Amino acid sequence: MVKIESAIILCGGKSTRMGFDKQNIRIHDRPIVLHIASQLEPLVNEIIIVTNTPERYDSSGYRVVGDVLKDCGPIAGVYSGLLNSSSQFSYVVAGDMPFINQDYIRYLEKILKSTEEDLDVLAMRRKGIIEPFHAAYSKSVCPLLYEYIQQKNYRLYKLIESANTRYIEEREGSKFDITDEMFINLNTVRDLDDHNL
Ligand SMILES: Nc1nc2c(ncn2[C@@H]2O[C@H](COP(=O)(O)OP(=O)(O)OP(=O)(O)O)[C@@H](O)[C@H]2O)c(=O)[nH]1
Repeated sequence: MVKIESAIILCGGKSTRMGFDKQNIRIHDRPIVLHIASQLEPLVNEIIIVTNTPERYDSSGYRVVGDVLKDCGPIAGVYSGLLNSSSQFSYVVAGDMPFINQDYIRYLEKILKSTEEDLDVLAMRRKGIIEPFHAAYSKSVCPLLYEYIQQKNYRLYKLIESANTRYIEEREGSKFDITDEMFINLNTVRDLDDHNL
């Protein structure tokens, strides 16, 4: 039976648009990454934080790994997370996306359990746009990720297009109360204000 037993949180970016390191954002009085992790914790056996400032999470109790390939952006974070994951499938989220929808993760797992095919990725496609986060990735996609990074082809959505991907279309997602909230990511101070954070 295929389960999503690991979750990967990426937080190795430059935060240029925010003007300060996004890992310093606090929600409910704790760092944003730990806020995200606490929502994922009831669903998975393992949480992996991919960061280039590991000392920050020394006492978090979570697994902390660095990028094996540096300065390539989120695609390299996904690659490092999957290489280090103990599970076939991992749920991948960005460290600036504070809203986790547990029902959605359970739904992805249901799809995995009922699909005969060997999938590489389960990803939401909204208005034709592929969402690379809040997606489940299999370790089977690692060779393709490596190839993309080596070719300096850093666009995750392109990789998802060429992998064996099961798309969750917007209408399908809406059945499970999946709202736009899940895909909010915090890039600017304005985003923080807009969401009262
Ligand atoms: N591990 C890892 N995560 C990354 C890397 N680049 C971006 N991320 C993460 O991927 C998510 C999306 O990143 P972006 O907001 O597009 O990039 P950013 O560098 O954080 O911010 P900007 O400089 O404003 O573009 C965030 O959670 C980042 O922390 C990287 O090189 N390694």
